[in-house]
Amino acid sequence: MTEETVSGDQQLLELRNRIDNIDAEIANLISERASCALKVAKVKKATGEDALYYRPEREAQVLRRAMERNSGPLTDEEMARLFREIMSACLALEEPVKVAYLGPEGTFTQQAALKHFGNSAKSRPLAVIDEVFREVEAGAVSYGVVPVENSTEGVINHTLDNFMNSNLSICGEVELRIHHHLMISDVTRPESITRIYSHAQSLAQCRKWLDAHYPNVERVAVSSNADAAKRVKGEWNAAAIAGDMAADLYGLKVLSEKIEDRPDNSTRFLIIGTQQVPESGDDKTSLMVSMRNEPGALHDLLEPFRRYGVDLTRVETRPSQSGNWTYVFFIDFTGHRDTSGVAEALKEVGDGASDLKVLGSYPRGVL
Ligand SMILES: C=C(O[C@@H]1C=C(C(=O)O)C=C[C@H]1O)C(=O)O
Repeated sequence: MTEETVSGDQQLLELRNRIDNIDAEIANLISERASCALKVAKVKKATGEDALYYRPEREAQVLRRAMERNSGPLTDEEMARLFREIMSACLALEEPVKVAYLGPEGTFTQQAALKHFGNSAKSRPLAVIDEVFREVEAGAVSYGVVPVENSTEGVINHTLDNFMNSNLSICGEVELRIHHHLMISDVTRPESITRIYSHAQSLAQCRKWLDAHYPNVERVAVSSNADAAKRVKGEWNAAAIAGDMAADLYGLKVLSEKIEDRPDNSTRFLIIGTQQVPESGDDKTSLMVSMRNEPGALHDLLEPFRRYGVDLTRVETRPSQSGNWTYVFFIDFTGHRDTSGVAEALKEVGDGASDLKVLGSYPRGVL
């Protein structure tokens, strides 16, 4: 053994000893944190009625703080992800949060649910967006996760339309970078692919890539990417477009990676529930407004936002369900409904509209 390897081994030993000691300290601190979370649960219970264990505004603040105080070498996102899991486990001690998401297992919505609530949440896949709304309304789960807009393909109409007949609020948002892969099963012959399955949104997000690489292959839209992945099992002439989770779940092989047309392709998901979330310090608000159908009405309606300096981040129009050629506007802006300025603007907009419903004020997505 050379002198160098001896000192290398010695160094490794010392470093590993240090890591062992640090781990013991971290474990003690995590246990102490968990005990505090349990005490918080007791205090919440003592305050009575409908004790809300999960507090989106508090969790957002904890994650933001984890990022702010981070000085490396881990990235801010990695540090926040670790705290995300610690909080998820602490919250599960109070009561595991029950979440429904647009399934089946392996969808991007499941990934979004995990990203938002962590791995200690109890999550349940449901087949359609309407069902996610219904299960939360019925109280079978506390929260639901549904997609609302994609940066390449735009709004998910079905989610917006559900708010027209629902009393649920938006309690949070989460954004996910969406990477699509072309995947095959072990019986697929790559040179014989004649059919590609995926959700219509994903086919659209990979349109140019498909035109360039598989111009003559049939594109079959199915109910989810996970469903596409499932179908490919056992089909020698088919491939699927889906994400990592679906590839893992169904044991498929990735033939081409990251085939989305836009590298910044991302989807925004909403957390729906029955809770009104207090201010977190960096919040957004979503509204649903209908108004009389007259020239200039939208301009007049939005005017108070400009006057109070409220920054609109999105305006979507959907046909109203109450009559032909009447519309409902979905508006998002920066700020909380209780913040001064916002509260006044909302009052004035409400006075000018035929109907206004605040769908929720919620922390801006942290991760
Ligand atoms: C501990 C609390 O309850 C839950 C757990 C949290 C945590 O572990 O930090 C934060 C917010 C709540 O979702 C709390 O409200 O402070």
